[in-house]
Amino acid sequence: MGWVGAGVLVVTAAYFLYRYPPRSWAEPRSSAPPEPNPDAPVAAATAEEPVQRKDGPRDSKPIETDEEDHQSTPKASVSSVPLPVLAVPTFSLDNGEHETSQPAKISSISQPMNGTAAQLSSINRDNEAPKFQPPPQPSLAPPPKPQPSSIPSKATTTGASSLMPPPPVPRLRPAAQANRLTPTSTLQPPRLSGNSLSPPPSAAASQRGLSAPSSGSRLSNSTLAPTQVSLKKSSSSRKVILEPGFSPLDWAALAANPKNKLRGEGLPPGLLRVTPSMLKEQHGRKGRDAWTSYHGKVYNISPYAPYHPGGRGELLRGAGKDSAQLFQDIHPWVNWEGILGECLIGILVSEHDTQTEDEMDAMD
Ligand code: HEM
Repeated sequence: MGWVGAGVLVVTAAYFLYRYPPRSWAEPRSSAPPEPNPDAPVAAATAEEPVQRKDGPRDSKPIETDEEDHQSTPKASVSSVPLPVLAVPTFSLDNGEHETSQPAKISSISQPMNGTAAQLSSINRDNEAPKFQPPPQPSLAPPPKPQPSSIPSKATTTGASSLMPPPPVPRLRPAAQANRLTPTSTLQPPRLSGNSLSPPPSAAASQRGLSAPSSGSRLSNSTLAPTQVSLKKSSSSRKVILEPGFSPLDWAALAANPKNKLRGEGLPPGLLRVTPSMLKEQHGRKGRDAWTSYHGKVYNISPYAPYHPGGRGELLRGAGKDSAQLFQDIHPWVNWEGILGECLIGILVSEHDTQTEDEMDAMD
């Protein structure tokens, strides 16, 4: 902060030196030091008309007198301007109004003569502005916006005398911008807060809002969502590590060879008519094969047990009964028939249904 203050002082001194050339020092200005900013434009104006200064009163407000000398009627309104002008820069937030209001005033006032007056008033504003917020002015003002303010200022400069335009125009822009920027800079914290506020509601909030209810927790949604997914994956993956030689490819190779008799030993070559009681007896324990039914067909799942990615125990949950529901709940995408086609034993029939070889052949 100390450096900032020092910088402010240096900038202010440079500004005064620029506005008050040594020759102007010869002219007595006792009241200038306390309020150099309002006088500064006057000094610029006096560069053109030093004589009038000598003639006019040399008090703290020579500007108005000079303006009156130059311009006929509307100048009175200009002289009245400084009061609101002074009031405005004190409140940095009103700068936007200044910009809008300035061109309006200029347009309302007669262009050529009052152009200088308006310019002077704007200069006063500008000069006052650095008082309030000098540090941001030199650094921020020049680069960002010369154009937007240039339109009204240009009109004023064209109307102004020759010497006036060059110095004030650059001053005007930076100053007006300084007023703008300083409020913006002062507003930036709120703006940042606004940014911080805006993203949540606008972009992120929509997705988070959707994900949050789904997740149903208060924690940060972004972190929660992946965590849940990972947990779901870990919990849902119930695959087992198969023994070597029992991969799906090994099973495919085994099933491709009909000599392996995957249906089981001691079964007739044709399809059997399997009743629910018969199916129930094939539970996979006590040396019996595990049979299961699926969509009206009965399969021997014992040969597939060591190849089942979900493990033997999971597969045998369907032993001795219908597995359609279990299968559908866990992995409906699996091609049952493609894997267990060679394990087909027969068809599931009711208990009282009599089976004959002819009927079975007819079904084939
Ligand atoms: C009937 C009761 C069955 C149960 C309870 C069962 C259970 C399971 C389970 C828990 C998994 C692991 C799923 C995963 O980690 O993603 C699995 C995977 C698998 N099961 Fe079964 N299963 C059964 C029947 C079958 C049958 C009859 C077949 C063959 C026709 C079969 C073929 C598979 C295959 C190929 C996978 C791997 C799926 C994949 O990698 O996406 N399962 N099973």
